[in-house]
Amino acid sequence: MKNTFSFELQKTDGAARTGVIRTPRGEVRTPAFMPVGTAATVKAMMPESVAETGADILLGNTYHLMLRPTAERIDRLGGLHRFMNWDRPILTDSGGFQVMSLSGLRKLTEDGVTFKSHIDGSKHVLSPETSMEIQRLLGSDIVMCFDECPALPADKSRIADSMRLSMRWADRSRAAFGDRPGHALFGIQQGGLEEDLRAESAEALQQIGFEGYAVGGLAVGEGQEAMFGCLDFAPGQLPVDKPRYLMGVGKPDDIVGAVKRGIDMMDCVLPSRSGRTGQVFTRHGVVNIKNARHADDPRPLDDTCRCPACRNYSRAYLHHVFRSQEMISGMLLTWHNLTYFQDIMQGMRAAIAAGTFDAWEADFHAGRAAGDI
Ligand SMILES: CCCSCc1cc(N)cc2c(=O)[nH]c(N)nc12
Repeated sequence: MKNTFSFELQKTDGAARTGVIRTPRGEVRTPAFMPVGTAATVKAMMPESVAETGADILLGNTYHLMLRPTAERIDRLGGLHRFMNWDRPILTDSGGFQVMSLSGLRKLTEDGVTFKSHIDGSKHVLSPETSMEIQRLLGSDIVMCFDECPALPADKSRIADSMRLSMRWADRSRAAFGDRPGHALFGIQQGGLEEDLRAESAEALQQIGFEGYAVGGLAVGEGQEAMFGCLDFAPGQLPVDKPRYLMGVGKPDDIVGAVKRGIDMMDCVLPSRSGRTGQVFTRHGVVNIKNARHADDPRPLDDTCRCPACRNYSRAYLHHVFRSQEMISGMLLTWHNLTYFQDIMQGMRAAIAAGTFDAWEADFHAGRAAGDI
């Protein structure tokens, strides 16, 4: 494999598109869903099981790994891929978003963010420069710029100031990233739901130049309608020949709507987190396995699903092990949810390639309306 990073746009169907990201650690078929491996593990999953679901790439978290076990220790042990036994591509977030959502006693200045660890209260600093160094030590293939993501709703002047700070941080991230063949730095568009601010952000990022571009600042409480309204224009403001990554999204219908509007990559904790709380995503909608009505049900969750939970176990069994708080419950339901999310992505990739995305989308929504779950 050449020591290069590239993106090939392949087919389009409306605003939806397929492509492939080529990295020294393998290819990522787009549109792609990226499971979140926050603390060097996709919770309740072995890496080989994550690969079996169809994931080409997973996410790591700068914020969590810098606090524990530290990026320096992971570097000494051979980097994040070796550490977690995942030899395919890894994308790491830059940490600022998690600081604002997880840590206490934080102070944001032009330089960066000082904060106290949510684990032991120790004091830390994150800046464009330190975030790039941490992500370099981790060895991630796709590095995210250090940015600030304002909570919505917020007034336009606050969103504008925050976006312009993130653009200055994007410039510093680019400078600190340096020349790293085979690795990519993605810029993150900000600007809330404001078309003019998002255009300003997109222009600023393109002036700097990145290997990919994320739509940040969404999935922060604005709701699906507002998010789709923003996605009706934001992806189109970004370069057509580079990957477009929508951060932190989402539920299955969010994902379908985002791909329909030109998004190539997404990530969300939902399938894994829900697997641990008994929420099961199926083509007919969500099954809450803890519901008593499943106690005697001999049927699988979904008789068309290829995952071990659906091939080998009844709803009655899954209900039992969830209620009994057995570890196998989180393992099987997470495995199912991740498989279902990957099968949605594969279905969309095939439909876009065939020019039948609209029909696929109609079938997707009809299946969820069918009920009887
Ligand atoms: C591992 C989690 C990755 S996505 C986290 C995330 C989620 C959402 N919703 C928005 C943002 C954002 O604007 N910037 C950054 N860096 N991250 C964001």
